[in-house]
Amino acid sequence: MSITIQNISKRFGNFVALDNIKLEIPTGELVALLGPSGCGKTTLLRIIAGMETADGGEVLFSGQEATHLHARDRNVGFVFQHYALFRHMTVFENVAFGLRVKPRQERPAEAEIRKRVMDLLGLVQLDWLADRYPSQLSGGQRQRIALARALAVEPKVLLLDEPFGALDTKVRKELRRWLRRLHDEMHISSVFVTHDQEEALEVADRVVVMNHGRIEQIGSPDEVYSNPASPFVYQFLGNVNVFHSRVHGAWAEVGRGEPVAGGGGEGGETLAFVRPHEIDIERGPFAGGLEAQVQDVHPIGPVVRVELAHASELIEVELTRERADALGLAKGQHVWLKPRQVKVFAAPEYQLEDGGSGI
Ligand SMILES: Nc1ncnc2c1ncn2[C@@H]1O[C@H](COP(=O)(O)OP(=O)(O)OP(=O)(O)O)[C@@H](O)[C@H]1O
Repeated sequence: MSITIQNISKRFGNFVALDNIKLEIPTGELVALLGPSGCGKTTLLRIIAGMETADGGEVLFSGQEATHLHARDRNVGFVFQHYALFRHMTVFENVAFGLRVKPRQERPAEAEIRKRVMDLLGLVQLDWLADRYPSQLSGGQRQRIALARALAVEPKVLLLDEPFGALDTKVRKELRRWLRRLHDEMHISSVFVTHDQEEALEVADRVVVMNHGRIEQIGSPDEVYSNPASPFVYQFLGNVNVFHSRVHGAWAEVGRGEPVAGGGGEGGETLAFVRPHEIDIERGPFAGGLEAQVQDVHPIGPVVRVELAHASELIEVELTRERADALGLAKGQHVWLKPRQVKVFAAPEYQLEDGGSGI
């Protein structure tokens, strides 16, 4: 089932939580709503689910107006961050719940309920836990049961609100892959809310980046990461160095000289955005190189993060271990930097919140 969001707006008192949101989610797509806390992700998800009413705009399912449909008539499965399992029911009964509360004419026979629940528990690979109670499960197991429960009523749309937020990194990663597989097997449309950019980039077909109740950018994970539409998206999706043309004249020129996408008013002050892994370091000076002093060198797994200072501002560079070893960097050394890729925005478009380097 496709989902169409047309000009959805929502206020809480004077506060604008959603400002004219437009979004088209084709059938079978897995979409991530990504953004900082309070940007309106959950409110949008709740409006799609029918758990919140919009002040204006429409929600359509497969082209059919659904704005005024009750949540239970929308054929939507919902999973929250905090496993909302019924504590007094076994795993089996939790998953069966949605089927048992159906009106009598729609309710499957007991044998059918049993089969469907056991099939779902098999799908989430937890059929051996059918007789346990939620308190006897790990966090990751509870979340998989919550998913099985949401899927039991065969929803056409699956909505997930930070489903893995409360779990540790390793379990989160496992569940992400598993969610992706499950989504593909069930042929449903899924929307999941996260503020974790890595999670969104890894799992989703498309990422919707939100900020202050608006959509900043919609695109594939690669599009939003490699070609951010705004300084906000640049900063939200990973670390980035921000260079002011005022302070870093040489580099702003390098930036303007590169085939960059995006603005940067001629003659005006600009901000050049460069990701840490898109900067080369040389030990000796070269044309266009920016001189900087090594402040710290941190090996982190396969990469080495180097902190450098230039004109009292911090620059972060990420090198492969091989490159860092070849350079033999040490604190206090003077080196020269060159960006491989720069994106320039006109400074008035964007005020840095901390006035610093953006890292
Ligand atoms: N029922 C409500 N009454 C008043 N304000 C609300 C209500 N629900 C949400 N808000 C406000 O609307 C804004 C958006 O909330 P929402 O929960 O959609 O954000 P979010 O992006 O999901 O944030 P988080 O990642 O922290 O969950 C927030 O500033 C929140 O305080």
